[in-house]
Amino acid sequence: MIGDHWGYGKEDGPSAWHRHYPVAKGNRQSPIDIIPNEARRDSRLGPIFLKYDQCRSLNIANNGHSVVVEFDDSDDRSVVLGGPLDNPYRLKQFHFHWGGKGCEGSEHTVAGVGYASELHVVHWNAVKYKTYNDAAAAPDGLAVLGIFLELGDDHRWLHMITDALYMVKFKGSTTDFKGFNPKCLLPSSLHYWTYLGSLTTPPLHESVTWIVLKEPIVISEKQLGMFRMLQFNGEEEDQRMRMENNFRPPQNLKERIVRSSN
Ligand SMILES: COc1ccc(C)cc1NC(=O)Nc1ccc2c(c1)[B-](O)(O)OC2
Ligand SMILES: [Zn+2]
Repeated sequence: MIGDHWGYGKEDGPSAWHRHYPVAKGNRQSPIDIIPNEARRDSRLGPIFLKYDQCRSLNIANNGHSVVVEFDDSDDRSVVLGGPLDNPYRLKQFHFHWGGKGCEGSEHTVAGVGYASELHVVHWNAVKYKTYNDAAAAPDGLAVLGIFLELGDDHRWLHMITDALYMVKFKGSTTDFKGFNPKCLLPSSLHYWTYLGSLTTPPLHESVTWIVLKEPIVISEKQLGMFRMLQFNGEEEDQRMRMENNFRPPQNLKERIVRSSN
């Protein structure tokens, strides 16, 4: 497919994605509305473990849809394991979705309520698949940690990311970003909901085991506002579009159940 011709606008937004990506109307699409008292407590669901101590962040980039921090995934130095996962999944990248001024911005919602933003920490099954691209297209290829961000005080470590955003204002820009460990973006509890879903952006592959943490982290309106100085457009484009509301609304649960950790 030539370039990314999808976005979050009226013409190219989530309601139009099915034209180029028919799987948008599939049976395991994400995000979803999570209804806590309909989630099934499953005693077989153990805790998740995040082994990030040896992680090596590489760069931070604006891909025209979000701001992404990439990691060295050439070995199993940083993985997520346990919980619903049969194998360790290798840390690949994390990125955010957020709203406009004051309005919602998360992708998953909880009993119909959205958060201001949502962080996605993406991992892939390097035990079963040779490359990320293969894994991203396989039903058990990806494991994504979803973390809600709610508004309140400044997040003490988020400044390490917001301080770098001016370097990646435009689509296609990237800059070195070494020594960042996503462990500092985790809430105190790793209790989670889990279900089988998809990428929430095209190509919308139905390849994600979602692990959505119940406890949000807290960031300030000021910090969130810095994400909105990013732009969807490249530096050379004359149409300036502020990067905000880059979230897909909840999709039909269809025949799926959501399980809850203990
Ligand atoms: C053009 O993009 C691609 C081309 C080829 C392949 C194999 C994959 C991608 N995209 C991809 O992995 N996106 C992607 C990966 C993980 C997540 C999301 C998007 B999200 O739902 O936002 O959160 C979790
Ligand atoms: Zn995402």
